Amino acid sequence: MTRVAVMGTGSWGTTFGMVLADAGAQVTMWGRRSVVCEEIEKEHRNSEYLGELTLPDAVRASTDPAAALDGADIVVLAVPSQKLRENLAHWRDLVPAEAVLVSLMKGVEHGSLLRMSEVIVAGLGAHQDRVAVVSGPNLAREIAARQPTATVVACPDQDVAEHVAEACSTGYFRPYTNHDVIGVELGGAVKNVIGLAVGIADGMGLGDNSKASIITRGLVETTRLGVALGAEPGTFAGLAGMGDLVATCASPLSRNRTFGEHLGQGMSVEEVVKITKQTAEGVKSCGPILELATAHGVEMPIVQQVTELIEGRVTLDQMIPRMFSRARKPELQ
Ligand SMILES: NC(=O)C1=CN([C@@H]2O[C@H](COP(=O)(O)OP(=O)(O)OC[C@H]3O[C@@H](n4cnc5c(N)ncnc54)[C@H](O)[C@@H]3O)[C@@H](O)[C@H]2O)C=CC1
Ligand SMILES: O=C(CO)COP(=O)(O)O
Repeated sequence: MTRVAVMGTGSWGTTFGMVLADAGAQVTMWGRRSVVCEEIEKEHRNSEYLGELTLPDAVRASTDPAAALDGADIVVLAVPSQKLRENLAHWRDLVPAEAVLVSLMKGVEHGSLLRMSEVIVAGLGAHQDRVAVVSGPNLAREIAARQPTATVVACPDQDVAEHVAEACSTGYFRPYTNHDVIGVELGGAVKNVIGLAVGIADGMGLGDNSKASIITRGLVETTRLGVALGAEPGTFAGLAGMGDLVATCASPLSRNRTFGEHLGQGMSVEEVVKITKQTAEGVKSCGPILELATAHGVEMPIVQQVTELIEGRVTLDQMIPRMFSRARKPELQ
């Protein structure tokens, strides 16, 4: 039986643990807070993140990283992106040498501008062929209800991608494999920022034409950045690109879209942070993504306006006109 450690007991880590257990794995989750781990261990629930959902018996939990990582064939990383590196430093000596490392995270690190798989390679001293990424239209609450969805497992080594895909394949969770790690990771990280923009438009009372324009042009600028960084354009038309973007921008469950909606209704960033309990990665990753784009000479006008709003350099009233009154240009450029 495959043994999996899931590091992080938030909504996606716990839900993915359920998927792995449904697919036949023995799962031990690591969490920071004993109250959450004890509830998973004794009552098979994680009520703070997943309400009344009953987790399979094969999902266990511990606050001791050594207990979770001991003998793991697969190690899944599911903490907030900006907190990954400091956690890896504690786990480095406990991760089994042959284990496959899987990132569920959708962010770009402050300062280094590294994608999460790159942080894992650097933080654990692992070869990139051991690191896979899972990303797609995967709103945790829907998957927790075992509603069907598809996803992408990306790894440079296709045998590793296939191994991870097999480990998480169920009747409701359908993984496709891909070798384009850069494209799959950027699709997930940038869609959070586009989700913020769509939420802002929603909050301002703008309609579906405005939102469709932001979504479509958002995918164009995501693809532009991805191609400049070595990704394949086709990845952005797939599940980890358009698929995830559509799910996030359409769903009231999306934390990023909801965060943006509050901003669009006139709340300040600080006010929204106070009422947001879960991770809205786009808020922290928009700056690093814009820095990456600038470093590679890539124009990302939507990411730029969202970043400037979050960082207090433009007002809500200025933001949308700035997006829509830029110099005209051919669509296919
Ligand atoms: N929730 C979702 O629907 C999906 C989330 N993701 C991605 O998965 C990643 C994790 O997100 P969620 O589980 O949804 O977040 P969450 O906000 O539900 O949970 C975050 C977890 O990390 C823990 N945590 C917070 N600060 C920490 C620290 N300094 N060190 C260690 N642990 C810490 C929290 O206690 C919590 O257990 C994010 O990158 C997110 O973008 C990807 C797909 C779907
Ligand atoms: O990544 C997600 C769905 O695939 C979840 O989006 P949010 O983090 O905006 O909730």
